[in-house]
Amino acid sequence: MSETPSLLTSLAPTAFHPDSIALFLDFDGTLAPIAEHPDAVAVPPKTMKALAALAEQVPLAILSGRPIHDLDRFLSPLMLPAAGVHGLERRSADGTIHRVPIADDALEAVREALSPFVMKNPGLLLEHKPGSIALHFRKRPELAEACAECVREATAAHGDALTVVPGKMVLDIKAGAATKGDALRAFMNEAPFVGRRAFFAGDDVTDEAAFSALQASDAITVKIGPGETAARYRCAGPETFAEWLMSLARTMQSLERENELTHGKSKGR
Ligand SMILES: O=P(O)(O)OC[C@H]1O[C@H](O[C@H]2O[C@H](CO)[C@@H](O)[C@H](O)[C@H]2O)[C@H](O)[C@@H](O)[C@@H]1O
Repeated sequence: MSETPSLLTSLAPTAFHPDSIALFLDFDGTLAPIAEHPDAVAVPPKTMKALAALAEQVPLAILSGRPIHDLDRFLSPLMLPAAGVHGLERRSADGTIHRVPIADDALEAVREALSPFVMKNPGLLLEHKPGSIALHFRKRPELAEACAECVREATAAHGDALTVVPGKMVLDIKAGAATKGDALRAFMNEAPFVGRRAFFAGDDVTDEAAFSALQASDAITVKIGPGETAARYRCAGPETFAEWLMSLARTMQSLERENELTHGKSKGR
């Protein structure tokens, strides 16, 4: 299998222009380094600075397995267009909220079935999200197979009502079948994203749906960290990616200044 080319050495930030690109960024493992507990994450100050600058220059949306309200909390004071819970909810650039309708009964039954297993095994964690439950085993990696078995049993009776999405030390049990790829396509049909070249960076299995959704286009897809991927480029980790975002923001700012000098005005996104 051929090696995925490096984002840093293959694509200089100068190759991007604010008038033609749309940025889509995953959250955990891409913007926020992985932490022991879902609540313990923090977006490094330089990443926040780069995001704030880029959001002024180009259409930018977050695509995450987290609920949008969590993203807003971790990215405060920024409130960006975002897709949460792997595509189940979406906030457009104009603030409109879109939710995929879901049946909560199956999810509730799974919650009840998983709770005793989690109580019996300290270190396991059930994260409750709108339309999804995530079973985390980062603190008990030796229980990975037992968790998978428990989730298989708990979801078996619910057929297509639920989808199990494996991630980094987590099994996300989600109502319905929406994906980040669906959310990305929806953004690309709306202002201010429509007609632009998509750039999407993500680190996890769930990001592969968006990488695949973009395969047929001229999109730039970037896998953050190691692992099999359908992405076209790779970046070593969130630290390196933050540096790259910062240099992209600087490039965009200097293009904007040039534009102001030439045309005497700012685009004022
Ligand atoms: O799509 P993402 O933005 O990458 O979100 C995927 C899941 O991220 C969170 O879990 C992951 O990050 C935690 C904090 O670093 C880590 O402890 C956990 O092991 C990871 O799986 C989040 O808690 C999930 O809800 C998201 O689905």
